[in-house]
Amino acid sequence: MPDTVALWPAPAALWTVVLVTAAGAALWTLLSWSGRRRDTKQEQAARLPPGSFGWPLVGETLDFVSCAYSSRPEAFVDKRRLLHGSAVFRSHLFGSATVVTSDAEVSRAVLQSDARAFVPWYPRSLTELMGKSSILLINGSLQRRVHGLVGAFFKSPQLKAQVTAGMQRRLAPALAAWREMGPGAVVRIQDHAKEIVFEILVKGLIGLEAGPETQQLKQQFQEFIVGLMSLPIKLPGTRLYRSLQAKKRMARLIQSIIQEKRRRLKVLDSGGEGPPAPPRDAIDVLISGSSDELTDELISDNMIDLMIPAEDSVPVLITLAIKSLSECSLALQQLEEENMQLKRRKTDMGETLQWTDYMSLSFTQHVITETLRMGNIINGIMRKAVRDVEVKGHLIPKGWCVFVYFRSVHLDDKLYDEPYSFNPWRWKEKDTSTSSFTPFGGGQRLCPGLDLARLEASIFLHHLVTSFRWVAEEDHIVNFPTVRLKRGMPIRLTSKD
Ligand code: HEM
Repeated sequence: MPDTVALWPAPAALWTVVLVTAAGAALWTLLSWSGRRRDTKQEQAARLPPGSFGWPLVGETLDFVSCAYSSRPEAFVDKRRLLHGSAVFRSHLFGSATVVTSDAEVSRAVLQSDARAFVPWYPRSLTELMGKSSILLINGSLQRRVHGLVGAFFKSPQLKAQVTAGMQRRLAPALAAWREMGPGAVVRIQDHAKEIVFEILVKGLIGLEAGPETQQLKQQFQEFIVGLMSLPIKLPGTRLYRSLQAKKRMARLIQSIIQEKRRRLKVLDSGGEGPPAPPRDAIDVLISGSSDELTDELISDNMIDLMIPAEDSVPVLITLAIKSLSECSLALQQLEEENMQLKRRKTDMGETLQWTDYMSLSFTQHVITETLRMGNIINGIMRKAVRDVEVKGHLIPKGWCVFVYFRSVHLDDKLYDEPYSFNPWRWKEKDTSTSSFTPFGGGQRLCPGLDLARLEASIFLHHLVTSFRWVAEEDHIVNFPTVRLKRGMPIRLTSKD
C-alpha cells in the first residue's frame, strides 16, 4: 500500500531535502567516516557486502535521485551490481549507510524477518505525517493484531461483494457520461480511476457514502498527501505543517464517525440483541477488536494512511495497465475477448457480475500481474537493522538501512525473458508466489489489500473494454517521487454501442 520508497520528497523540494538531509547527516558522517574506514580493516568488514559509500556528506544519493528521475531508475542498482559483481552491495543513501539488495533470496529473507532484526524505515516527513501508530511503523504484537484484523476484512467475501457492487454502481454513470461526450471524446484515465477508487475504498474503510463529506475528505487528503513529500520542518506555513493541519481535520471527522459507531455498539450490546452484524467497514472491524490498544487515534491514523493506496497505488495500477494494453494490440484483443465472453454469458443468464467472476478472468489477471511486474508502483521498501544481521553471508550491521529493491528483480533478464517487453502470456506457466515477484512485499507485512487491488483493477478494465474502443494519446511514465503518468493517460474513446 504505502508508497514507501516511492513516496520521496516532491521534485521541486527534492534537492533541498537531499541537501538538508545530507547536511544533517554531515556531522555524523564526518565523525563516523574515519571510524568506518577503521572498521573496514577489521575482520567483521570482510562480511560486509562490497560497495562504496560514495562522496562524503551525500554518499551516493545524488546518483540515486538522478537515475530515479530517468526512465530507467534501476540503472543506479544495475550499474553497481555489475561494478561490484554482486546483487547485494553497500552504499550511503539519504544520510544512512545502506545495504541495497536486488538478490531475490536476500530480499525474501529481509521481508520474512520480524522486528527482532529489522524495523520499517521511512523519511522523516512521512513518519511525522503517518503518526507513530500507523501500521506501517508499528511493530511486534500490535502490528500483527492490526494487520490480522484489517487483512481478514480486506480478504472477506463481504467486502469484495460490497466493493464490486459499489464499483459497478459508480462506473455506470461515468461510462454514460463518456458516451454522451460523443465519439473521439478524450478522458484522462488516471483522474477518473483516482476519483472512483477513492470513493469506493473510503466507503470500505470508514463507511462514508459518496457525497459532499467524501469530497471534503478528498480535498483534505490531497492537502495531506503532498506533505508526505516535503521538507521535515513543522513550522507554521511550511508544507509539512499544512499537511499536518489537513490530517487533524480528517482525524476529527473520522473520530466522530468512530465515536458514533462505538455508541451504537454499546446500545446493541446492552440490549443483548442477538449476534453482532457483520462488519461493513474497517472501523467496525477495529472497534470490535475490543482492545485498549486500538484507540480512536490509532484507528483514525490508520484509516487516513489506508487512503494512500486508494488515491495512489490502485489508480496507478489501472492506468499503467491501460497504457500497456494500448501499446500491445494482441493483449488488448485477448483481454477484450475474455471480458466480452463473460459479459455475454452473464447477460444470457440474466445475472449481474459477482467479484468471483472478475477474479476468474485468467488472462485479465495475467495482464494485471505483468503490469505490476513492469510498473513497480512500489519500487522497494526500506528497513533498519536493530542488531547485526547476517543474510546469505552478507552482514547488515546494527543501525544500517537495508533497501530491498524490487524493481531490479522484476526486470532481471535472468529471471524474466525479455524483461522490458509487456508479455502477460509469460504468467500462464509462471508462479506469482515466488521471491522474484514481490510487488506487494512479503512476510508479516505482505500487503493485505492485494486482492482488493486486483479486483478493482479487473472491474475497471472489464467495463472499459466491453463498452469502448480507444486510441491512446502520447504520454509517459514518471517514476519519481511516485509512479504516475505525466499527462494522466488521455485516451480517445469510441463507444461500442
Ligand atoms: C497496486 C496496489 C498496491 C500495491 C502495489 C501495494 C504494495 C504494498 C507493499 C509493497 C507493502 C509492503 C510494505 C512493507 O513491507 O513495508 C504494502 C503494505 C500494506 N498495504 Fe498495500 N499495496 C497496494 C494496495 C493496497 C490496498 C488497496 C490496501 C488496502 C486498502 C493496502 C493496504 C496495505 C497495508 C495495510 C499495508 C501494511 C501492512 C503491514 O505493514 O502490516 N494496499 N502494500
